[in-house]
Amino acid sequence: MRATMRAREPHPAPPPPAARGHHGLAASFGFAWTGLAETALRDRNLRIHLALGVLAAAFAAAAPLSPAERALLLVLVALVPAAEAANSALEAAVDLASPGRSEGARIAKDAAAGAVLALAAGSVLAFLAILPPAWPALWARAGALAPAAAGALGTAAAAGLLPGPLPGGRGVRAALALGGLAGLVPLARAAEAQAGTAAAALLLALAADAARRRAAR
Ligand SMILES: Nc1ncnc2c1ncn2[C@@H]1O[C@H](COP(=O)(O)OP(=O)(O)OP(=O)(O)O)[C@@H](O)[C@H]1O
Repeated sequence: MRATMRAREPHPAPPPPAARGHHGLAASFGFAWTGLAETALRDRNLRIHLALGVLAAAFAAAAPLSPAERALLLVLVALVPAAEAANSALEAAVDLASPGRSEGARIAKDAAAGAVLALAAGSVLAFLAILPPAWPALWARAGALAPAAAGALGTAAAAGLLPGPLPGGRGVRAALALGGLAGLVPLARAAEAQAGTAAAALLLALAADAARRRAAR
């Protein structure tokens, strides 16, 4: 593979020095946020993770869990999109280094996809380990938690659909974003830990920003 890569076109020259390295922390944060939002635009898998992440964050917010269980769920809610973004970065780097089809490109891409799969599978197992002990208390409060559950479903649908190709233009996206935002209200009211609500809100904000970027294209 090395011999193949040496024979290919060199990478494009980096931007001139004035455009690099002369920005503050806020700008660096902006570049990172842009990377996540643009990945959500391109990558259907990340959009699925955004929707599932909202549901997991809502569970972490409203279910009777220990602080350690909530923390584990919220870390996983962040880690899965992080792994998907890293996978997307690796795919882009491989396509840049090896534009045609090659066995090396396949191995690299499949290994990175496998890393995301392993993390997603571990997240599901962690959820399955945490759910049964919490279930009786959740079931006992089913009536009180129903609005939060409905709100979380609406927010999850908005987070998953907003960055993707949608029929209907800006009006549909705005309605979906407002519906997703409204879904956070009953969740915040029912939440035992607002960190979970904040995580759901962040995922929705990322999806809404991705939708804004798609509309501006
Ligand atoms: N440049 C390439 N050379 C050889 N095989 C490749 C190359 N790019 C992708 N593949 C392989 O083709 C298959 C499909 O890859 P592709 O990226 O289209 O879909 P995917 O793995 O489902 O990812 P995604 O859902 O992110 O698009 C995978 O086995 C992948 O490793």
